[in-house]
Amino acid sequence: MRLLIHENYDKACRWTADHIAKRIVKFNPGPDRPFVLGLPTGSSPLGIYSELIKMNKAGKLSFAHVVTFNMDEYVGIPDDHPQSYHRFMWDNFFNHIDIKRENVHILNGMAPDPEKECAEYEKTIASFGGIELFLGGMGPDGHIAFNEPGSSLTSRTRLKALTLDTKIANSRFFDGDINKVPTTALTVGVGTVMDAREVVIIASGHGKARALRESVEGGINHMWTLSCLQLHPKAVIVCDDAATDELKVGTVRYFKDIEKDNL
Ligand SMILES: N[C@@H]1[C@@H](O)[C@H](O)[C@@H](COP(=O)(O)O)O[C@@H]1O
Repeated sequence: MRLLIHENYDKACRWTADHIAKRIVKFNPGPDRPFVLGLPTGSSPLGIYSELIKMNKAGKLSFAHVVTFNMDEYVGIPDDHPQSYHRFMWDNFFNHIDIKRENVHILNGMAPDPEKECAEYEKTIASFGGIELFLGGMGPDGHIAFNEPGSSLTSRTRLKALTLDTKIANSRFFDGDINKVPTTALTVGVGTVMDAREVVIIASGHGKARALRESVEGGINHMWTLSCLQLHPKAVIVCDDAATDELKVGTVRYFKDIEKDNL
């Protein structure tokens, strides 16, 4: 696993957007060979989305042959709910780039049969030959997508109950009221993320410091599901200085030294 420590959030986002753009351009996608991109919601990817939008508007990057799969969606709130992940993605990213509507995939949190919805999502991903690059964030409890502590590290797309930590963290989008936060979500599994050819995680701020420490310095453990990345052949965590607050000085120096030419 690589750890790229940037001075601040803006630089981390610029590096990540640039990396994604280079991967798409190099892949040279076409109608019969799209680039398959996994995407997250949350505050962390917002700076990356705005950089990618700028590149798209400047004509440097096209999403015409990019197919996307989002990580997760709340259960029980409709697509047009202001806090649904559908709305989040269209408002903050898809409406501003040249992606084709039919190339966007987001789990349906209102599906009458959630199990079927999840199984079909996995089949659709497989029908595109799997995910080339999965971009993700991390929860303060070290979760990836909505794979809360205790999730199987080989899990596939399924229904999950949200933990108190996550409901408290996400209540900021629901008038600060944890009772308004949905209690369950559909989410890709840890195994679904691990199957991607590359995984890129963005982590920013002191609030992620404990999760970063457990994921990077701790052992592989289902209580910190992001630690699964230690087993991935091509995983990178991009973070800012503040997110490293709980890492050992030696760990920070080590990664800063080995990545000094890549920042
Ligand atoms: N399901 C999402 C995760 O995919 C995301 O990584 C996390 C962190 O969000 P933020 O970036 O806002 O801290 O929020 C939610 O729980």
